[in-house]
Amino acid sequence: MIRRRVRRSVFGGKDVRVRSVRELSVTGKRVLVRVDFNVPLAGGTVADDTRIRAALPTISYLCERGAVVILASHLGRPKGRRVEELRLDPVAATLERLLGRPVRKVNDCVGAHVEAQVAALGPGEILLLENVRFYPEEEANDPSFARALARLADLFVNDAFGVAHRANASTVGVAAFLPAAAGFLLERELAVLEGLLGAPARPFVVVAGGAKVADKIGVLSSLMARADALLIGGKMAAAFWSDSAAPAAERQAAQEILARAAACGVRLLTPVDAAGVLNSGEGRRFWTAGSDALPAGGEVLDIGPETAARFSREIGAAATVFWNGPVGKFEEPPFDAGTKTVARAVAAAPASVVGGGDTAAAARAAGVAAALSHISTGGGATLKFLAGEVLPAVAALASSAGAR
Ligand SMILES: Nc1ncnc2c1ncn2[C@@H]1O[C@H](COP(=O)(O)OP(=O)(O)O)[C@@H](O)[C@H]1O
Ligand SMILES: O=C(OP(=O)(O)O)[C@H](O)COP(=O)(O)O
Ligand SMILES: [Mg+2]
Repeated sequence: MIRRRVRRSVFGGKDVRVRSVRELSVTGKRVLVRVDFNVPLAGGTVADDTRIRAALPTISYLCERGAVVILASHLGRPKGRRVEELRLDPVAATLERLLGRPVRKVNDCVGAHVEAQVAALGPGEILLLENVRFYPEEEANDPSFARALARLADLFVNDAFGVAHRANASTVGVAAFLPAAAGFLLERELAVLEGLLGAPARPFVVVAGGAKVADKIGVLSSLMARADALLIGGKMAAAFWSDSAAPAAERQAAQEILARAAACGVRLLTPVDAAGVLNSGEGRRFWTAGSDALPAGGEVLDIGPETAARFSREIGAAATVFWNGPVGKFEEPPFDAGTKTVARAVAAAPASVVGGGDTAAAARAAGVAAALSHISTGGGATLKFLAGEVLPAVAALASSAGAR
């Protein structure tokens, strides 16, 4: 059997052989597809459908070939509990509209009730399982939960690039129990990211922001071996301030980054000013201040105008840019100002890659999506890939029973 070979040499990983969904005989088979439908929500509806659209080619392909399609995804971080606002019903509605096919939804992921629902499906029909992170066993990568998921299907297809850096039951565990393959999105992400960022034209500038600081700050240190400049905004920036209230581990990671930047000659830009809001008895007061003179009790919600101008200039000199993480709370104007400025500068670069569920949404909201070289569905996943780490979900496909 011919297997697709995803060369990882440029990124420091080993060659990884990953079978493609194209190589599976899917007609009449039950196929469990892990997708990343972790989309931004607003008022109970899907605020940005980039990740759902990105999974459509694999889903349509399987339906057209007469597979029974069972979709699994997480949404947010419910930490093993049932959280009403994080049910996948709004996602099912959006998927149904985009696909133009009915999508059934169950309120669980495993068990006799779900198995009965699957048994009732005909070829080309689609069932969306509930948020897999309602089960603590998902993030614990519990083998019994992975086996229970595997019982629903004959084959496993992973198309969830955005969560490929997590070794969970539905991304890694299940691949031990079923013949497994990569979906079109996962394949395309790996190929396009390697093509654009494998040997980037220089200067190569990385912009990092967002809210998942603990997850991402450690990766930046190893990523610096590849970048000429690193620009830090968003919640990430707080770890770099001298009187920072950030957790000790994040402040230590920031110190490592500072030391490594000096040692490798990487230009490191952290915010020189910030914007935010102060709530007092007299109401809300918007403020902008130098980062050495932040108002007491004021929450930082954006980079300031001077920082935005400096970031723009640095990005303007880049031949390649990778951006993950909005530099402010862009969902709440006026704190979208810094992110909009960064988005416009990134879009003007000769090669521009933007990654992350929220950064993709921010790029669309700024109206620059069409000018970007690539919008990746992965934020944390792309950072890890760029830092040279083998993504556990990709490794699991390579070593799955069916791939040998
Ligand atoms: N200074 C800030 N204060 C509060 N939230 C912030 C700030 N900067 C960025 N954010 C938030 O970060 C979130 C995105 O973070 P993250 O998930 O790490 O990015 P991505 O999904 O692009 O990988 C956004 O919802 C944005 O509001
Ligand atoms: O949204 C995601 O990542 P991202 O915020 O880095 O783009 C993925 O769905 C992974 O989610 P997680 O970081 O809660 O594991
Ligand atoms: Mg996110």
